[in-house]
Amino acid sequence: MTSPIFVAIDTPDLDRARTIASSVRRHAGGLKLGLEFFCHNGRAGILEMAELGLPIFLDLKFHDIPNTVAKSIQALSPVTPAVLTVHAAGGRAMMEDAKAAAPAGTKVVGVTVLTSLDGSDLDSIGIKGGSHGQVERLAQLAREAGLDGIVCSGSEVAAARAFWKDGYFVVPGIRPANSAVGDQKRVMTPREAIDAGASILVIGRPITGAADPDAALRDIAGTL
Ligand SMILES: O=C(O)c1cc(=O)[nH]c(=O)n1[C@@H]1O[C@H](COP(=O)(O)O)[C@@H](O)[C@H]1O
Repeated sequence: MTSPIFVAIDTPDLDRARTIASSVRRHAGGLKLGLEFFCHNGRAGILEMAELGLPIFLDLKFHDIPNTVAKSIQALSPVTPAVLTVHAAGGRAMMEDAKAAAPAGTKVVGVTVLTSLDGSDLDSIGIKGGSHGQVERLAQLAREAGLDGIVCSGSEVAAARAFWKDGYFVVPGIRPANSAVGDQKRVMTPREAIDAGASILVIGRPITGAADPDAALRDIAGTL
């Protein structure tokens, strides 16, 4: 069975990214490459990482006016990621145009509420009542806009899954028991997130920060 774990390779260093990816390639479901990697290595770096043969989740979290987002997605060509992120708070038209601009086989998912934010952070930007209501609202909007799914924390997946049965639910903020939380605030263990209905788990530092990333990945996979 293909692993649901995408390893977040957050580094600007192409050699280091390649070393980590080579270590985990036999047991990871895919590689997640984000802004830190992309800002330094661009499309060429993504294409090089894709040569390892694992699905690429390109996490650039687009959030701009619809025209700019659509043109930016087109400008990624010839990169054809398996998964691509936009911020659902960019609104319905932006998400519709993002989906239309993405390559046919690419899943476009909407980031709802970052897992680094808790209720008081949301309060400070004018979102009252915690993450649950906001995630549900943005999940509904992402679905109506024709996206494939959302990114949310493990604690909101079950509620979103209840009204979006075939949604593709990406869950970061994953922390095995006893591992450092760092800047994440809404965290869950891998097992809990899968049980709650996650389609894939995005896991970075608990794997990439280990002396043996593949062993850390296999330990986590063993809990699923
Ligand atoms: O879109 C994401 O992947 C994402 C959304 C979110 O709400 N929270 C979140 O942590 N992420 C990403 O997931 C990864 C988590 O990394 P670790 O905290 O090291 O496991 C990072 O690459 C983040 O950019």
